[in-house]
Amino acid sequence: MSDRIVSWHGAPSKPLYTPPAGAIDAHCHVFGPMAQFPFSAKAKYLPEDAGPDMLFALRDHLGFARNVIVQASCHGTNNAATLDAIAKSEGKARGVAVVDPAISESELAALHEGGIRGIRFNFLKRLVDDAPKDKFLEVANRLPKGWHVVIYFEADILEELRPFMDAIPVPLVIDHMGRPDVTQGPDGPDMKAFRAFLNSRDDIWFKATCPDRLDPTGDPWDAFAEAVAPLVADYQDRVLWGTDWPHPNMQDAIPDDGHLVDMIPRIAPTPELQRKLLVTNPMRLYWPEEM
Ligand SMILES: O=C(O)/C=C(\CC(=O)C(=O)O)C(=O)O
Repeated sequence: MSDRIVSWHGAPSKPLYTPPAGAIDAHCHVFGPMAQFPFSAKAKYLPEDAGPDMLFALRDHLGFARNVIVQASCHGTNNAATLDAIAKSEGKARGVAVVDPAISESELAALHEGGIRGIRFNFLKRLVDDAPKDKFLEVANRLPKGWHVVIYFEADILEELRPFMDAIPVPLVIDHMGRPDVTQGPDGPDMKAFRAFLNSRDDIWFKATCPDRLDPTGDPWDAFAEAVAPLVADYQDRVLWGTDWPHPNMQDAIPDDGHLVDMIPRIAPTPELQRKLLVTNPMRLYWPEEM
């Protein structure tokens, strides 16, 4: 098992920025533990264990109150590790599942009971073998009430995916803004195309996440801050933030989670924006009954 990878920082710094009370890390994952929750036979990467204890310790270290745990591709469509982490969170986590599109109504209801509030469609070829749009649409049409669909894609297939995404009858949440080239700046072609997409429906949300993945200039990720701050300001009622811990596949450029948190005031400079980004918006999607 020597090829299991570590993609997270062993001792992340304490952020200088203090998140508001009730702040939510709305994009993170758990890996295993493998002995209890084996990885999928189709997994494209095989990580070391990064289970709920580690996630909750990081949450506290960074000054967050809750997590939204997104099922990572290495666990395929078996959501047991994600559900286990939610169950251990004492109400402080909810999640997004990846499902076999043939999932039954009773299995969907069980996921809801376990704290799941959305499903994720992943279109990254390096992470999944196939992404059947017709089957995805079918299951998107029979989700439990209040759920949404999370979509992960890269900027070059945004237009190709438009008819499919337009047909999804529930809110959409786009991972990492659909991976724009942030070095093009706030008015570059990728950001322009993403804005046009956001303007097409008022129930498209996005995650202003992953400077480490999107900004080749590296920490302190100035290109990301410059490109993303105007997007957060202009769509402030439908933007989420998350660490992306344990940073799947980032083993060659592992980010310091404290520095990721310190990006928040650079993309959301006012206390009002920070409250929306970290508290109000994720609460509306994941804990609406508390609003
Ligand atoms: O964690 C992310 O959002 C991004 C990932 C991993 C991923 O999505 C998955 O494994 O499901 C990536 O770009 O490798």
